[in-house]
Amino acid sequence: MSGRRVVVFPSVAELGSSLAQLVSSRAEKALSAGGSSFSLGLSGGSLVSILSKELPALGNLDCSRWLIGFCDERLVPFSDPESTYGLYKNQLFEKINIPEDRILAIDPSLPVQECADDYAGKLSKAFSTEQIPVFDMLLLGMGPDGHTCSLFPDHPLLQESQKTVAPISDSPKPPPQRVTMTLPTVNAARCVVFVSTGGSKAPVLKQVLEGGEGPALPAALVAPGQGELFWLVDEPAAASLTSQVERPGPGAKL
Ligand SMILES: O=C1O[C@H](COP(=O)(O)O)[C@@H](O)[C@H](O)[C@H]1O
Repeated sequence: MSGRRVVVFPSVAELGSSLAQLVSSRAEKALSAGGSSFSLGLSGGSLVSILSKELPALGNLDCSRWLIGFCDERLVPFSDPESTYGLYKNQLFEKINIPEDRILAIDPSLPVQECADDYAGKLSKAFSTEQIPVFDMLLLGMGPDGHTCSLFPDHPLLQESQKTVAPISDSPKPPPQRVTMTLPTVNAARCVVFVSTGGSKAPVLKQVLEGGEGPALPAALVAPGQGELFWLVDEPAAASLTSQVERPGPGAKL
């Protein structure tokens, strides 16, 4: 890991705008380095509205060579308000020029185990590898219990070391059936960005970033071996932190 950066913003709006610039800059980097695509893994929850507002606001974004995956997904029809793909489709994908065949989504008609295998197969094909797919960038959220993707505290999936994607049928946060990237896949990425906002996240953010009693929470197990790790947080979420953080001035590039 090339060092963790914890960056605190005065507001969600400023955080969102910097996040969009960071995504755009890593896309440019991936594509100008001779790559044929920029692979981006999306999470659900609060990230959906932030990205859906801030990415189109960049104005001149060319997403025609982006490849979109999902860090986790809830096993519900795309028309269900809990479907992460469904939300992005309605709020973001219609506003940017991302070709539909470059969006790797689950097949929600399948039973959960088959759905995970099918999604793992899609990643494998898109990345032309039977090994772990290496995403250029993954965007992650963190729940107030410290979960990230659909990797929950004390769950056996935290020990998964072989599969790239796994099913979960007993998610403590509804809906219970989901499909998730595993820790080896998350930690193989070139750049991982957590986004955490709001005062309800302050205690868990402190525990994840500064340590606490008991086993490490899922979000604390994210440490990309070769990649960058960013934590973009707002002031309320950062309220309990005592470790060193960055507070960039307006418009500063990350
Ligand atoms: O259930 C989920 O929750 C996490 C965290 O969401 P947030 O709203 O607290 O940011 C999210 O990252 C994940 O994709 C989702 O399935």
